[in-house]
Amino acid sequence: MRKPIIAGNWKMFKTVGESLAFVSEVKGKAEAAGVESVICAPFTNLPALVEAVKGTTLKVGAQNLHFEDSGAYTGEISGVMLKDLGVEYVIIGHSERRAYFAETDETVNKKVHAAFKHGLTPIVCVGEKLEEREAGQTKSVCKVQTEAAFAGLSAEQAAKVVIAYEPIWAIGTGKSSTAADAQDVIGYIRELVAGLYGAETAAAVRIQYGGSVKPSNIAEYMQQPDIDGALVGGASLEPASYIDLIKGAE
Ligand SMILES: O=C(CO)COP(=O)(O)O
Repeated sequence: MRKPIIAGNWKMFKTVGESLAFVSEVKGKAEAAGVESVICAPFTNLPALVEAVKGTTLKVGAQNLHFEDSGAYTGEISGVMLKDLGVEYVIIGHSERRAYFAETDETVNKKVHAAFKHGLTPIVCVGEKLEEREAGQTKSVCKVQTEAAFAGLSAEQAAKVVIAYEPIWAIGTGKSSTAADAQDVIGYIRELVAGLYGAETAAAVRIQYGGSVKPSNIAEYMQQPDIDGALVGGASLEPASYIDLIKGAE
């Protein structure tokens, strides 16, 4: 059985103080039996968050990493550094990073390998733009991105990847994909993994939906057979909403 995973992607929001206030609000409340709850915060908040979530069921993730362990890469953070802090998850290849920071399928793949090298669980984002959707290219875009992200991974590693299917037109727009549409694409992504690694690995991989997920629609997604959780932006920022998302995923 796949354990559902709800991950908040805080993007470039919250100071250290705001992060700590959030944790003290949700502590003991953002818990649902059998649901993994993760907060992916800005780098600056990670040390304080890792400390603050000790003794709770909350887990902490970063939103990016560099694929090298160290080097002359001004402004970058490596997997070594994240592991050293006690971070457990890392978002890789979010569409905002692909669009604004020149992330490519190749760098995404290198980063996935770097995450595994340092014992971090990658949350790999894939998803189509509006014009690609309208051109009927949703599945072909997801195929290219998914297969590139998984290149060179062992079956054992592949089974641990969390994939987030985030149609770009649904991010921050309030226009969420219907649960049936999300299921259709996510079921297809699971078939792709089966094609690469076989049925057992495909059955183990967790695939989230992301894009305007809210407490009011989380249950519809969770009812779909292939959707194992959500990667949530805006609705993960407020304690009450985050708690409701976790409860709604149960
Ligand atoms: O990009 C997202 C999560 O990574 C989705 O953002 P919203 O939930 O704000 O649409």
